[in-house]
Amino acid sequence: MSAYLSIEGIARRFRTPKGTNTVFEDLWFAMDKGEFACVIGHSGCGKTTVLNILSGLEEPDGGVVIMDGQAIDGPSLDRAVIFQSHALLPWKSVLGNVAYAVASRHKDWSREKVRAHAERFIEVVGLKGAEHKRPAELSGGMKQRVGIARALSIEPKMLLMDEPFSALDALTRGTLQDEVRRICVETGQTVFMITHDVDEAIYLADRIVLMTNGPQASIAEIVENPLPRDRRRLDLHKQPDFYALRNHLIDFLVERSRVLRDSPPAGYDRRRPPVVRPTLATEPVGALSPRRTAGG
Ligand SMILES: Nc1ncnc2c1ncn2[C@@H]1O[C@H](COP(=O)(O)OP(=O)(O)OP(=O)(O)O)[C@@H](O)[C@H]1O
Repeated sequence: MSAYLSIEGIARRFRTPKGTNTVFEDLWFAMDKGEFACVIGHSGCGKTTVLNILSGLEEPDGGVVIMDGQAIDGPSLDRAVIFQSHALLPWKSVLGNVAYAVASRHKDWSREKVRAHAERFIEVVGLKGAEHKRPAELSGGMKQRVGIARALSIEPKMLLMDEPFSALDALTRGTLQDEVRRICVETGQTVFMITHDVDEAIYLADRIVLMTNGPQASIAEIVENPLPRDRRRLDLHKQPDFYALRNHLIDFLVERSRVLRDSPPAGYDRRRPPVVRPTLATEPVGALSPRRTAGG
């Protein structure tokens, strides 16, 4: 069976006054339908550039991305993007913002049908009762909920998220992580998400893509999440494999992300980066700092 999303040898180069900045080249990665993938890597390695190429906002300088059998050649409502800051239309209400997206997706729907559909997704993200508020009247967390409702309401083939929770306070972030995970599991949503937060990746992702430092970044490893699918955020640390996975990711960020770009392991194949599944049985559980993130 072919992959639902297939990143095939993409490259991105920027001309700078000092010459060419090759962010990455010959990058390969594939995803199944319904899968949740998180990308982790240090600042500047090219995570957002990959996401922009998946969204169709940027074109690769080489290679191609195939989504559900079709090459991506520009933005499409098949792929919804949620950014750190939520570009809402300030003059429209919560309902207006979501309904605008729904109406763009379903141009043949009646006003009533668009409204009912938008209201359903506003309820899903816990904003029932706030339909008529405008963005200026909402907290950061509520605005992000509107962005999530808007993205989900168009029922995209792929949800692309660029650090969607990083600007939120810890409590709101946790609640929204719970909701996004619940919705994605229930609906079988395919998700590609960038995060700097190791614990967020462990909670949300089925697989975690580790990118080496840039320039000329590559995918060092693909890490399979060994935790059970019905995991709960507040109990994660009680899972037997939690610290093995966490330490593996932190060890990558602290040490191996630097080394692996220049000295890939023997037999490294860009098309098939090593796949690892850290568990208690495979990883020594060390005592690294419990809250280190990719940013520092
Ligand atoms: N439009 C552009 N023109 C020139 N260089 C760019 C442009 N966009 C990105 N870059 C460069 O590409 C590299 C990768 O940037 P990108 O934003 O994808 O990294 P990132 O991994 O998402 O970083 P962060 O975690 O800080 O968001 C950086 O060196 C950046 O300076």
